[in-house]
Amino acid sequence: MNAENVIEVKNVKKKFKVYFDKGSSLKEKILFQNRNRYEDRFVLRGINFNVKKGEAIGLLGKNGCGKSTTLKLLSRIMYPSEGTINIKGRVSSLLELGAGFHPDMSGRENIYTNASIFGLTRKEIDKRMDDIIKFSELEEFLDNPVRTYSSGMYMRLAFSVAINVNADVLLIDEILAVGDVSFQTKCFEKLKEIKAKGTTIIIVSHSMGQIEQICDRAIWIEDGLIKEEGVPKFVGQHYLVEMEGKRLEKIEEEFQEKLDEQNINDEKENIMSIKNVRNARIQSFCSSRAVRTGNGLVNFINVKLYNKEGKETIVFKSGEEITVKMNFRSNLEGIKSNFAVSFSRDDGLYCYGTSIYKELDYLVDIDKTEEVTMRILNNGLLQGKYLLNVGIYAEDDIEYDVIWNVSEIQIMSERVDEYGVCRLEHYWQVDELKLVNSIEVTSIGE
Ligand SMILES: Nc1ncnc2c1ncn2[C@@H]1O[C@H](COP(=O)(O)OP(=O)(O)OP(=O)(O)O)[C@@H](O)[C@H]1O
Repeated sequence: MNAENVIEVKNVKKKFKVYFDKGSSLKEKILFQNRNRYEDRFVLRGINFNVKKGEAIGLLGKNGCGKSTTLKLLSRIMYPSEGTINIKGRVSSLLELGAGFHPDMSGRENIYTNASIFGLTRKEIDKRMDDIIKFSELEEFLDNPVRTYSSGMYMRLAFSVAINVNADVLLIDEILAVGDVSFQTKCFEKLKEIKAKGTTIIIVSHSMGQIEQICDRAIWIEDGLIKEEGVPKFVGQHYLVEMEGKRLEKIEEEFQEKLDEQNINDEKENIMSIKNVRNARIQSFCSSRAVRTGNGLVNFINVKLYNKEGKETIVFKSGEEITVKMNFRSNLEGIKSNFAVSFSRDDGLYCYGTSIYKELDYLVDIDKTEEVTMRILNNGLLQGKYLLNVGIYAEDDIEYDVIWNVSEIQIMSERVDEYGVCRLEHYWQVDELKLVNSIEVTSIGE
């Protein structure tokens, strides 16, 4: 083992046996008793990392990627299927809430059993008892059985023991989340303190804030392998961007499925009367949050969004082109109308709005027009969820048809260095001071 390392994880793989269903009723169990089939599922597929003394490492990754399994392997609750793990010194851990506690024993008795699991003798525990109790702030509950404790109280007790056993390596799994705000802050301060004293810490957390606060390095696990390792702020940003990308991919998939369904329904409707088609379509293109007002003399019959490639979608990149196509029908002849389009953020903040009349002093002759299109060449919206609003108005501003929230759109961005609602096109300029005087002074001195 390299002298400066406290932990060395080499090509560690971990597989679990996953049994196929044997049936739940007695009949099924008898019928399928030979069905003792299982498959080996690799949760970790070969991970390698080293940790130096006093380093704090944050493990991150989506649910089920193998973070807790890694901690359990480090704490020797389980063993790798392949590969090796070497750890120097005493390991203390806070893995599952209440693990290592006996529910019928008092808090005080549990301190003895729990601390002895971490290798302390009774004498050593007696010496630290006051510190453990003081840190947990559970003085008045200490002689009650721990089954009467809340999850936060469990955590207080477990944390107080784990940090008072003079461990060289401390492993913490997503447990600090159940503490109240003041105790969480106290725990973080304590972690920083014991880290400064040279304890090595490995922490699993879904809170990037927690990882950035105390970790020197983050390790992102995906599909049982290390995807990225490095400065917590950057690894965290890449991880969050990828998670958001996956969420939006799913939204886009669901939208396309809904579109296919809608097309099938539209085909069926084509054999119905034209009036019915109109009524059905009026409802189907609006989001579930749509709010519609107006006298209905002219009505939208479809509002669709397209990307630059001409694909109908609701997911766009920040800065990408967005095309809004509006179809309508009039119940009267000879009507001229104004068309308005606007965007609000999901929380209701109005972002941008305009109309063809205000911008071009032009009214659309409804009898002669089939479709009105607005092309946004460069949407300046930052990452987030936005709502599209559309309206058809008479020349005197009377509302024919106004639909707020007609579509919900998602804007995605890989940039994490901008804040607010929209991008303001800009550039930076830095003019350096001309240090003429100081040069002159130097030359006089010479
Ligand atoms: N004893 C076990 N037997 C079978 N499968 C297991 C066992 N322990 C864990 N797994 C599986 O291993 C995978 C990784 O689990 P693990 O608890 O390490 O994930 P995690 O990254 O900590 O997830 P989370 O963020 O949800 O806590 C999961 O698919 C889980 O179902």
